[in-house]
Amino acid sequence: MGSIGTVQELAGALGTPDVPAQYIARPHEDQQLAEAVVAPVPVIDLVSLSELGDGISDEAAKLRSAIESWGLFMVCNHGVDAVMDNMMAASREFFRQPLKEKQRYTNLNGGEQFQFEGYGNDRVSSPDQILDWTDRLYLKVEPEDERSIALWPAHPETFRDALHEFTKKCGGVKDDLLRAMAKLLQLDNDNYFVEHFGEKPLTDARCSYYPECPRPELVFGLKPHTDATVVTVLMVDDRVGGLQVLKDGVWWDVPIVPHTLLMIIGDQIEIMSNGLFKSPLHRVVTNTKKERLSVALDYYVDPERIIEPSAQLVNEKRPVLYTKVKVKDYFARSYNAFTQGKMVIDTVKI
Ligand SMILES: O=C(O)CCC(=O)C(=O)O
Ligand SMILES: [Fe+2]
Repeated sequence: MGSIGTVQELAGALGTPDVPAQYIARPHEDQQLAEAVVAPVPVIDLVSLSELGDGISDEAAKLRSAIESWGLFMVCNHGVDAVMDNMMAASREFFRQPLKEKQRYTNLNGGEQFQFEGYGNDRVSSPDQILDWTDRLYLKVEPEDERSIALWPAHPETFRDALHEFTKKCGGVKDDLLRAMAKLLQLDNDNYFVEHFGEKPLTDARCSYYPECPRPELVFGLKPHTDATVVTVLMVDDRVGGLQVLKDGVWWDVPIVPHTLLMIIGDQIEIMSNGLFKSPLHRVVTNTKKERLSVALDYYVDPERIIEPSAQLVNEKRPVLYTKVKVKDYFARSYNAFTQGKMVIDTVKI
């Protein structure tokens, strides 16, 4: 199966309030697609969090409670503000261009062969796959020497620098948070997670564009999933909501707090923490009125490495809960699972 065109085109062409059947979530997956309550997700102050002190600071306690209850949290005082604005503006400008301009960066090699990197949609591998109401620009940003610069938009002119700077700054934020998280688990080495990324960690950037949708009650911007990352750093649209997180069987709206970064716990840290940190199920809902954008940085351990629960987090009371897995294999499995609406983390649970 090949591509069926961008969602942006589709949204522009629709005169009647109808969407193609492939975008309609099946009724049993259609849990509470309507109104949700705003989740009281805490905002963590990165400067207070990183202050050295004995024991667990108030900010660290807040972080622990955020991770335990929501699996995601917002971060302020991160020093990324100007860079965030530039990145969001460049991304908005990219999607605003005519389709022909964007297609220069297509993820269909030679017009048909699907590749992860570039502009487009998910691979369609089966006729009953439910599609998401989103177009995406997906780029590998690290290792830096493996960037496919030809796929990095040349317009707007600010795009490449903005993405480079955004990656650099967010990388530091991610490391600070991972150190605080290692402390929370009382690991011997605060750099445990940072060091476990290995020699050639993989970082992807995903700029997502969700057009207005005439049938939000039937169509997801992005299907429910957990991230296969160690962690994901996400910049959401500061004008339009849509991200939701599942807690206690209920979908909650993730609030918008301008100039915060959202950090989502991923499957890889769930495995390494032996389940003490859990990756939350989240999804994006659509709306009839406004387009929405987000920019995500996905942080993965070096694909050639094997991850497993830290020996320090395994004991008689808490046996090992996940099998060892090569990151590359997990990555491949997770893509298949996502398109089929399944949970890849279940394949490594003991
Ligand atoms: O667009 C968003 O707010 C979230 C996107 C997301 O969850 C993802 O890309 O994994
Ligand atoms: Fe996600």
